[in-house]
Amino acid sequence: MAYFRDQMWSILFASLLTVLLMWIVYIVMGMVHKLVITPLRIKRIMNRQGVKGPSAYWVLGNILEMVKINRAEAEKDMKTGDYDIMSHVQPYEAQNCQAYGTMHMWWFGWQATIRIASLDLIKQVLAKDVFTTPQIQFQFLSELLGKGLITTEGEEWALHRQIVNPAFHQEKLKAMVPIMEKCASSMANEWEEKVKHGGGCVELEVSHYMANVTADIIAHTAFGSSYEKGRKVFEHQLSLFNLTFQRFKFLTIPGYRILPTPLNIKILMTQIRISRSLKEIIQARKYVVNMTKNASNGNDLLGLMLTATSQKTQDVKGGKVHFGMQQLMDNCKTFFFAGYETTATLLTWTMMLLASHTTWQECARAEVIDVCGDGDHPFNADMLDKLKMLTMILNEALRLFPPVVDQTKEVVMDVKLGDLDIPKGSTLYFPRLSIHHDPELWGTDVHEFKPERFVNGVAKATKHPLAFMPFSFGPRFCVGQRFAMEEAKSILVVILRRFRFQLSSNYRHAPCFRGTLKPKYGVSVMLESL
Ligand code: HEM
Repeated sequence: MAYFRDQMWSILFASLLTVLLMWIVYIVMGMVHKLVITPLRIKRIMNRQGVKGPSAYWVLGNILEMVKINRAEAEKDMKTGDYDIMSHVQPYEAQNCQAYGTMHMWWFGWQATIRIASLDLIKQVLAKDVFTTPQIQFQFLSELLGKGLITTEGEEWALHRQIVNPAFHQEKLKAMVPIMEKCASSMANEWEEKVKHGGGCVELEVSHYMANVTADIIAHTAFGSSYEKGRKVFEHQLSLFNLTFQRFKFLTIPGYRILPTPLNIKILMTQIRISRSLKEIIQARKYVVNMTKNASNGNDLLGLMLTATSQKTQDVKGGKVHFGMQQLMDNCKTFFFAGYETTATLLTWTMMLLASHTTWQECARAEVIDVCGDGDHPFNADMLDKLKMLTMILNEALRLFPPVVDQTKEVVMDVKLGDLDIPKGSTLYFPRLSIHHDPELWGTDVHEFKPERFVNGVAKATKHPLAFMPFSFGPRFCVGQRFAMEEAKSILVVILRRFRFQLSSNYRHAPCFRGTLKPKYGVSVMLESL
């Protein structure tokens, strides 16, 4: 009997060992494929077609030199009024363009990155939804957002988009304009107090206020009456962003994420805190709707998503995709991540431009007062639609200082783009900032602030329809584009009607990349009440 039992244990042990060995072989083979075979293949195919780039270290790629060069340039300031910012914000890329041409490649860790500057090729890629988010960026984003609109692909993404789209419909957004106005007015009241105490004129760093007011607006429009709790969630999300950003450069090291380092533990704890708070908000909303037998879940983004889905499941080719509590939470995180800093950055740069070009500021003010009335006169979405000059100014700010400076897509199968063979596993990189600053597309005055170039609409402002794409293009274009423009206009209407401002002599012009395109030292203006 004992012999039989020993035999059983030996067989069990041998089986477990075999499974373990097979698993290790599988992992090792996967790594070899990812870190050796695929990079070598990509390099061979691209070099054969004449696409070259700087030599790179194995696994680390060009990250170290890229960080070094970009960091050294970021230490410097630019001359105020100089909007030719490409070689300051992306010096490594600018240097490679000089050395290897506008189409070249570099290695982000083990990820081969191919710079595509041709708008026709970019159009081909963005028009189809067959390319995915590159793996390293995907890891970073999914830690931050879970599985929301930004971090899903294929049919799962289509279901998310179908559910989220109605919440951003023009009619729904109309109802959000008064909320935007209210948040902006409360910021303006605070400014008014400062001006009063400052004897009629005060120096103000606006980026901090723009961040606060956009966070307030997204918390109100996403969570309605649960706004304060929502605001707390967003604060945690901001710390999570900073923590994951610190870890970003280590993501090329396989397995780094699961090591129990203090940073990794902090990230995990913050993620748990965010999920717990969001779950509470959503459950409280469902409870109130059930108790009051209310037919509507509310007109905020959360309510609109709740209405669009009640644990919606859709059959797809490979099985079922599901939209439930987790997906709702992940999309709330997504709205904050995608909508907060981008819009705050747009507003900060617009304030810098209007403070530097006061004639445009006066013209914009005259239009605002003409269309929306002066002082605290309430305004609505229809009025915002009529603000043609303000739209031109915002477009020019988005062109010169696009908050999202570039975009990447991973190629999931070998494809042909124009005459070029692009191997599976490579990442295509679209240089939005460089396209927005290309003299061949915009003319010799490309680096000047000239809102009048948009006077006949976006299509007539440039030589190619894709030369201006701050919100991207194709099926995955920004779902919050209209929201962002309504929000930016609402805030500017409130400011322009109540204040006049000029650039402070303390302003240091240092655009830099920190997730979005930011002014490194903020934007200081001298502010006075009208
Ligand atoms: C000035 C403000 C904004 C800019 C410049 C901007 C820009 C962009 C860009 C370039 C993309 C495409 C990213 C990619 O595919 O890699 C994008 C996607 C997205 N944006 Fe925005 N955005 C802004 C505001 C907003 C706002 C206010 C929201 C929501 C409240 C939002 C939500 C989203 C979402 C959910 C996506 C992913 C769409 C999808 O994959 O289907 N954005 N945005």
